[in-house]
Amino acid sequence: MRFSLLLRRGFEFGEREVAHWFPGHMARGLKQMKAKLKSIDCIVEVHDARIPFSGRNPIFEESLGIKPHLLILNKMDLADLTQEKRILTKLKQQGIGNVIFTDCARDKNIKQVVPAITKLIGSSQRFQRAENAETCIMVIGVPNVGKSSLINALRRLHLRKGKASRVGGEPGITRAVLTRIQVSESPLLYLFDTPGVLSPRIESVETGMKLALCGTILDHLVGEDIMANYLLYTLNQQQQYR
Ligand SMILES: Nc1nc2c(ncn2[C@@H]2O[C@H](COP(=O)(O)OP(=O)(O)OP(=O)(O)O)[C@@H](O)[C@H]2O)c(=O)[nH]1
Repeated sequence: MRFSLLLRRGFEFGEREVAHWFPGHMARGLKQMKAKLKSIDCIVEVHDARIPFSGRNPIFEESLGIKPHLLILNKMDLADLTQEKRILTKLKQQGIGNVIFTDCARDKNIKQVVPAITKLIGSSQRFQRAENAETCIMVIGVPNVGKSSLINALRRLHLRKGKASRVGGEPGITRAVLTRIQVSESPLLYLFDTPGVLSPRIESVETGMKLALCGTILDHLVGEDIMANYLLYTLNQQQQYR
C-alpha cells in the first residue's frame, strides 16, 4: 500500500476551548496601546512569516486601524519564501499593501523599514505635521513574533547601539508599559515597544494550534502532545517526510 494512503485525511481537535489561551494581561496591554495612539504617526505590525494569514489580531485593525500601517513578516529565515509572491498578492486583496519580509539577524531587509515608514507617513495627508520633526511609531503584534528583536535590529543598524528591548524565546517577554525608544537620528524616529497581544477570540482551534507552533502561545496552555501530533499531521500533509 502507498505510504500516503496510510496518512490521516483530517485532524481531530476534540472539544478544545481556545478562550483560556488569552491571558488577562493582554487586555491591559491593548488598553495602554489605545491610550498612546494620539501621539503615534504610524503602526508597524510584526507577524510571523510562517503564518502570514493566520492569527493576526483583528482587534488591532478595529481599534488601532486608522493610522498608516506597515506589516513586517519576520522570521523569514524560517519561512517558505517560494510562496512570497502569492502571499503578497493575497494580503493586497485583504487591503494590506505595505509589507516587508525580515530576518532580524540580517540587515538586508531591515534596511527597508525606516524608508518605508517615512514614505508612508509622508504620503498620509492627515499626518503631515510640518511643525514636528520627530516621528513616533508603535510596534504591535501577537507575542513572540520578534517585535523587540526588530527594534534592537533597527537601533543596531541606524544608531550602532545595543539592545534597548528585552528579547526571549517564550511569549510574553515584553510586559512593561510602553517605553519610548529612539531608533534613528535622521530622520528622528522613536518607537514604542508593546506587549504581545493575542486576539481574545482566536478564530478556530486550528489557528490557535498554528500560533502555538510558532511560539506565540505558551505550549502548556495548549498541550505539548496535541501540538506535536498536529505538527506531524501537517508535515505529512505537505509530504515533508524528512
Ligand atoms: N529565526 C528567527 N528568530 C527570530 C527572529 N526575530 C526574533 N527571533 C526570535 O524570536 C524570539 C522572540 O523574539 P522577541 O523579539 O522577544 O519577540 P517579541 O515579539 O518582542 O515577544 P513578546 O515580548 O513576547 O511579545 C526570540 O527567541 C528571538 O531570538 C528572526 O528574524 N528569525
